[in-house]
Amino acid sequence: MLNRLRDWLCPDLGIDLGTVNTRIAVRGLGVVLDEPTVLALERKTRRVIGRGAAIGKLARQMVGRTPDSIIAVNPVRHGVITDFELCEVMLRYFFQKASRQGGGFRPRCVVSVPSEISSVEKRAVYNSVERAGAGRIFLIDKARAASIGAGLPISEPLANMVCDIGGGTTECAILSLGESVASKSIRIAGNDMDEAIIDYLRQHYSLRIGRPTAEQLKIDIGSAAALDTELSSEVRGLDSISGIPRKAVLTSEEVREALGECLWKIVNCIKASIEQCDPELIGDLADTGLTLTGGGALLRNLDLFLREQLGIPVRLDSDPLSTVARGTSICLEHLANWQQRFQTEGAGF
Ligand SMILES: Nc1ncnc2c1ncn2[C@@H]1O[C@H](COP(=O)(O)OP(=O)(O)OP(=O)(O)O)[C@@H](O)[C@H]1O
Repeated sequence: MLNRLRDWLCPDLGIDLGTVNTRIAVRGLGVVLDEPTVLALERKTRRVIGRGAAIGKLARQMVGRTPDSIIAVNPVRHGVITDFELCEVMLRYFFQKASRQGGGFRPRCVVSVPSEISSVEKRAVYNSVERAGAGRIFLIDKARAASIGAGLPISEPLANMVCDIGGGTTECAILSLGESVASKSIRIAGNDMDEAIIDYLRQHYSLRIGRPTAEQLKIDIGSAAALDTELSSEVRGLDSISGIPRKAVLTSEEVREALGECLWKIVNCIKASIEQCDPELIGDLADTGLTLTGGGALLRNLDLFLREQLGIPVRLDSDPLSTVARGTSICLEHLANWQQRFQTEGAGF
């Protein structure tokens, strides 16, 4: 009875604390919050503007458009917390939005983290989530959460490979019999693709553009392999020689060239995790293939490109942006059975 009241007043939460976006799932309800991982602050006082409400979507609208007195801060970089205080403020705000929280109860939380972060970095996630209002906290590797969210049969004696390409990290893992048998994580992902487009325009067009414009170009005309009909887009920026605003037309072939280095690093990350694997399991991958998750996996023709480079089937999850959060939510439903597999304070780090 008390447990049911507790569940009603304060449901368990699954959290994907991402570099670009934070998603929260409530046990039994799925993903209920999807907000950018950003806060807008008054520069002098470092107080969140809008009476503490300029967090997430509202703050994101301000990125690159703020006057000097206001700054937009992202408290997570490459999946690692870089500003503990702000991360705690942001999470407390998101918890309140995501659940009704009452009766003095604190929600149990399953939180996804990159696989190759240090124990100090894991503790930072643990402490921030705890101070934001969580009760018991369980950490799970992002790639494992992604494989669960994508519905891969990871408990079977068969290799299943997943690659989550987010904004700040690419996480690749091969799982069999419920355990990770190989994994590799690199701090290259969607944000680095945006930076590569910024560099390309600076070098080839002497044009300076901001991060949001670069991201939009990537989404609008970016691709990893040739398109049936190539695309183009007009881009506005600042001429770095004359110092006045100017337009240029960028093609999808040019964006592909700009993204080349990032894409090869991702291919090498996937190959490195395959190389760690037993040959028997590598054989399975010819059938089970690779499942792509994370926002970066939405790049056009990435599945085609990876299929060509790796020689195995590649499929994109049906809703790659929310796969990890869905995975944490499934973990909540099986918390009693699975909790010894999660990392908890004192046990896993
Ligand atoms: N259609 C698209 N094409 C290419 N990239 C996209 C597309 N949609 C979103 N992205 C990119 O996906 C990234 C965000 O993905 P996601 O929300 O999974 O990352 P995250 O969880 O915040 O990051 P991380 O897991 O690395 O900490 C951004 O870089 C964004 O530009």
